[in-house]
Amino acid sequence: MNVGIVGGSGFTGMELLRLATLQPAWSVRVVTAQQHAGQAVADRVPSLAAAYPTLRFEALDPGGLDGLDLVFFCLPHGQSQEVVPSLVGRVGLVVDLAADFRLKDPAVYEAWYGGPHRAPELLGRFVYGLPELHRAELAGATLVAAPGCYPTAAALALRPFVDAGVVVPEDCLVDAASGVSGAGSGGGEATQFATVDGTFSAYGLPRHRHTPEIEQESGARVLFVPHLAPMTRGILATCYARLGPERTLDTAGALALLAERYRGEPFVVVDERLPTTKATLGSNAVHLSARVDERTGWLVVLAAIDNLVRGASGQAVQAANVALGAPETTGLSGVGVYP
Ligand SMILES: NC(=O)C1=CN([C@@H]2O[C@H](COP(=O)(O)OP(=O)(O)OC[C@H]3O[C@@H](n4cnc5c(N)ncnc54)[C@H](OP(=O)(O)O)[C@@H]3O)[C@@H](O)[C@H]2O)C=CC1
Ligand SMILES: CC(=O)N[C@@H](CCC(=O)OP(=O)(O)O)C(=O)O
Repeated sequence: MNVGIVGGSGFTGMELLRLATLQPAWSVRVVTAQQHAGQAVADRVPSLAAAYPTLRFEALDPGGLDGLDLVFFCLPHGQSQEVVPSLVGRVGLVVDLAADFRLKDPAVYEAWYGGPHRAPELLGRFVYGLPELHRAELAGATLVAAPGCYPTAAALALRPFVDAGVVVPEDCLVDAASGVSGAGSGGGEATQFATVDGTFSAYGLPRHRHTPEIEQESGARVLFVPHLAPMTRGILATCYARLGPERTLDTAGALALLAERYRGEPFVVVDERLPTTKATLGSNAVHLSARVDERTGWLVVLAAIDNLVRGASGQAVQAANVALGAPETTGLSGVGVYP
C-alpha cells in the first residue's frame, strides 16, 4: 500500500510517520512540508531516524500524489479543500485530519470558520471518521474526515446518554483541557514554555470552532469551554448533562450504560476509576467514566485521550483500517506509556 502524508513535518504528520512503521502493508512514498521542504525526516524528527534513514520532506505537488493508495492530509485548516477536489478518483483513499470536511452543512461551516467552503459539493461525500459512531459508513469509504480532538472525547462521552434519552440534550456543557501539542508545531508564543509552564487558562469561549462539530456528533446542544494545560499531550473532557425529568439514572447505571454501548470496542476503556490523560499517553484508547450527582440532578461524563493519537493520527489510522477492510486494530495499541 503506497502512502502519502501531506503536511508530514507537523505534529500529526510526525505521529502518522511513527504509526506507519507499525503497519505491515504500508510504505510511505511521499511526505510533504512547507518550511521544512528539503529537510531529512531524521533531522526534523530524530525519533524516526531508524525507520526513515533517507526519506526527505518535499514541497507539496498534487500531481506527485497521483495513484497513491492512501493519502493523509495534515495541513492547517482551510488548505485541504483547495487540493483534495483535484485528487478525488486519483487517490485510493483520502483521510483529512483538518476540519475542512467534518461538518455536513456548508452554512454551519461558513458560520464557524469565517468564510464559505470552497468545495461544498464534497461535504456530503466525506464520512466522519469516528469508527465507534460511523463504522458501517466507513467500510469502503474513499473520503474520510478525521474528527477533531475535542469532539472525539466529547462525542464519545455524551452520545450514549443522548441516544438513550436519559439526559436533556439542550442542557449540556463540555469543559475540556488540552496539552499544547493540540495547537500544532507552529503555536508560537502562546504555546512556548515560558507562556504555558505553571499556568492553566481558558480560551476560545464561547465560540470555539469545535462547538458545532461536538453538537453534530453528540446530538446535544453544548456550551464548550476549552483550556490549555501545561503538558505536551492529552485531553481531558469533563462533560455535564442535566438528567431528564424522570431522573432514573444513578452512577452505577451510567457506568453500565457506557459499558453496554462500547462492549467489544477495542479502543474504548470504561472504568469506575476517573480517567487521567497520563494513562492514555501514546495509546489509541479513550478512557471513559461517569458519575451522577443525585443532589443536583446532573450527569458528569469524563473522557481522556492522547490528542495526537486518539485525537488525530491514531484515529485517522483506525478509520483508514476500517475503510480499507483491514482489521481495525492493525498497527494500533490501546495500551499507554506510563509513567
Ligand atoms: N495537533 C493536534 O492535536 C490535532 C491537529 N489536528 C489537525 O490536523 C492538522 C495538522 O495539525 P498539526 O500537525 O498539529 O499542525 P502543524 O502546524 O504541526 O503542521 C502543519 C503541517 O502543514 C504544513 N503546511 C503548513 N502550511 C502549508 C501550506 N500552505 N502548504 C503546504 N503545507 C503547509 C507544515 O509544513 P512546515 O512545518 O514544513 O511549514 C506542516 O507539515 C490541522 O488541521 C489540525 O487542526 C486534528 C486533531 C488534533
Ligand atoms: C490546544 C489547542 O490550541 N487546540 C486546538 C484544537 C486542536 C486542533 O488541532 O483542532 P482540530 O482538531 O479541529 O484539527 C484549538 O483549540 O484550536
